[in-house]
Amino acid sequence: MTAPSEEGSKKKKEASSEGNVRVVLRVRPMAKYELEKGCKQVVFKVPVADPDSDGPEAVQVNQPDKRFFELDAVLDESFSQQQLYEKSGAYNAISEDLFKGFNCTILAYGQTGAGKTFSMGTAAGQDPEIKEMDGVIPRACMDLFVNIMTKCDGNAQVELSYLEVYNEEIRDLMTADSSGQQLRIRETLNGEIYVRGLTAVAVAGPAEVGKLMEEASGRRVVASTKMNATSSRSHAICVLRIKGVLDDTKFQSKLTLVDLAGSERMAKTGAEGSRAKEGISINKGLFVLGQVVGALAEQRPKYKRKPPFRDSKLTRLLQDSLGGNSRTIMIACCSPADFNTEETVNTLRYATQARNIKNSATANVIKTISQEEAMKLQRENTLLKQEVAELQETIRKLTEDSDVTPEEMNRSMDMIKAEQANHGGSSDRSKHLASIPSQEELEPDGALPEDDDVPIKNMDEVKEETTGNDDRETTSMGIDDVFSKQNDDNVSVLTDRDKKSYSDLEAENNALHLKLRQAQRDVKASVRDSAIELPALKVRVMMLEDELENSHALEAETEELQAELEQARDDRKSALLAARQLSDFMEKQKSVTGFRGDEINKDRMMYFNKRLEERWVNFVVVMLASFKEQMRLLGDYFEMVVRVVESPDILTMIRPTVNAGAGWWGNRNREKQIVEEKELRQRLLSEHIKFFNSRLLEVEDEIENRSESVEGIKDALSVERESIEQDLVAEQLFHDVFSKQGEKLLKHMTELMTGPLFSLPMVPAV
Ligand SMILES: Nc1ncnc2c1ncn2[C@@H]1O[C@H](COP(=O)(O)OP(=O)(O)OP(=O)(O)O)[C@@H](O)[C@H]1O
Repeated sequence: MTAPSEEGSKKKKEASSEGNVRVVLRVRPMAKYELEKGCKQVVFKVPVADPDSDGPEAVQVNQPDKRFFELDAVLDESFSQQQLYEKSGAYNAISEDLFKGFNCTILAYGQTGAGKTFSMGTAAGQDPEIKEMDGVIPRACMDLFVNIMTKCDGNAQVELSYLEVYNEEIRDLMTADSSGQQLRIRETLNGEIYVRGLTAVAVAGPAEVGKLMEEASGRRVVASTKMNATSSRSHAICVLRIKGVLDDTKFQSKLTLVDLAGSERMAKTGAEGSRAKEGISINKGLFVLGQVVGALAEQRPKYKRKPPFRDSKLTRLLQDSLGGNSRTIMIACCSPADFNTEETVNTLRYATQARNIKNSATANVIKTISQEEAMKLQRENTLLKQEVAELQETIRKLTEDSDVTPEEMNRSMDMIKAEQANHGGSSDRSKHLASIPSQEELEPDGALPEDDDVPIKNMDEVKEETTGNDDRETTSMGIDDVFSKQNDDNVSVLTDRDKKSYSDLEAENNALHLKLRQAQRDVKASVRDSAIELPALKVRVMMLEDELENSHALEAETEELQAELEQARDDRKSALLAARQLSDFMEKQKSVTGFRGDEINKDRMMYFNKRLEERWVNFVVVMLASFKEQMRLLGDYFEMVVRVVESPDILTMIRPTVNAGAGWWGNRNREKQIVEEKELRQRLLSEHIKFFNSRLLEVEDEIENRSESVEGIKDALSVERESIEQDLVAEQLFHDVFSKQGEKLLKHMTELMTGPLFSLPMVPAV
């Protein structure tokens, strides 16, 4: 094999481009059912300063809060189908990119009834004129053929395939009855996805495409739901493969047009029974598509994950359109009504995420070659053939000489893989070995199964691929025939053998390269297998020997341990016994002496005595207070007696005695005498009262003095009592701590005696 020349790689660089998926939003007018429901419009295009600029543009959704989304272009109902075709980038893709050898994908996404089929269109029919309402597909077909005529002078061939994914099954829409057909998804060595066994029909013009697509669209599963009278129940993928020559350069490209089934909510669409089942599988495909978009759009390296392309047929088929070798346009469709806000916001989230997906499209172009180049190719061809033959011989020898059975080989491989898995398998070599497929992993035809990451095609497939579909009944003229015809002119001076067409030679060389690669892999695998097998077996034997030795040693060790265990059990028993006795003794000591219990009792006695004294003093105080009260009462009483004595009633009482035996004069003297007596008596009484009062004051003073001294005694006693109380609390604390320490000590001693091996708690944890 020859390494690509510097110039070649430069060319290759020029012929590849990295770009993001272009996402445009199409907002359809209000639907009849939305108008009937009295829905409000909540989706509005944000006005742009320059409508001719190439985006980005924004849309605002007014419900529940105002939200803005940025897309490459926003087309509301005022935009026509032609404007959609142009602003989406479809026009450029068809008239420019395809002819430069770039694969292009245009896909419509959105809620059911959002206008995907309307935007994509189905087929132009056989009408040569494009009508106003025609969508992207008929316009693309028309432009494709117009450009073939104008750019390539008709020097290009187109093949049409059309399939639908319905209930996770691929159905060929180009044949009337595709039931029973096993259509499987495959991947070529350069990562291109194709469906094996899918019909591809050579088409010569838009009318032919229109007719075939019309028939094919009629085979699509469509049903009426609450939200769309003609709801597409499947994902439809239409592929147009183009091979042609433009300015001495052969190009080969693929236009993929996808009309996805609408994402739907069962409750809203009223789907039941088989409709509901369809809905589930539609949503599954779209759900995985969402995950793929999410994974591809993730820009934070920490969160990057492998896109789950293989989780649904739809995503597997779109693998090279999303993040692969394709220029991709996504038309996100939505309703303007508040009834569908949730779905619209979902579509917009999806769409804005998809804008982050980076595709790396490579132009599939080859410069047509000169006679000299053809000769060079032929020489390379011969060398390659020799190399392949040699390698095949090596393989034959390796397999014949080897007496290792395939089962043994597989077992050895499994072992190595398991070994690598156990040890992390981080070395390049181990990773490489782990990737070698086992015999069972290979399909009967030798190709890798669908789910394998590195697909290897068998030779038949390669041939089939490189020589086109000539054996298909439906192919009226193989694309490669045209290439052969065209290159005949270039190689006309070569010998008979050399007269082989360029495309044949190229195909043969490609096939040889692949064969060589396959053979090299086989040789490497055989050599590696033989090299791996012996060391693996040796390792296994050594491991078994080690295991045996280890098991003997283990046996002896177990016996020893058993004996030790018995001994330890005995020790534990006696330790437990001792600990229990010690514990009982300590408990007894505690209850008898209470640790410092005597002093505490003495203090307690003192305390109680003092409290008694205190109570007695209190009693005296109360008694004194009572005396005082008595004295006060006495005073009151005495005062009352005085008042009685002084009262005029007393005078009245003594008058009869004064009146007896007295005349007029006598009476006058008697009265005088009474007055004198009265004065005398009053004087005497007041003298007594004075004396009584002074005595009373003396007694009160005395009592007051005594009370004060009793209060003093009382205070002194309570101070003394408080200090005894504090002492008692401290004593108690000390006693508690001491007891706890004692218990801890006891526990520690128990543990020491019973040993750490049997640390059963003997005393409750403190
Ligand atoms: N831009 C538009 N202008 C006028 N009518 C439109 C527009 N978009 C959609 N419609 C109409 O809305 C209805 C639903 O559209 P369409 O069938 O394209 O939806 P869909 O997204 O393909 O739905 P489903 O996923 O259920 O197949 C059709 O009657 C269609 O004619």
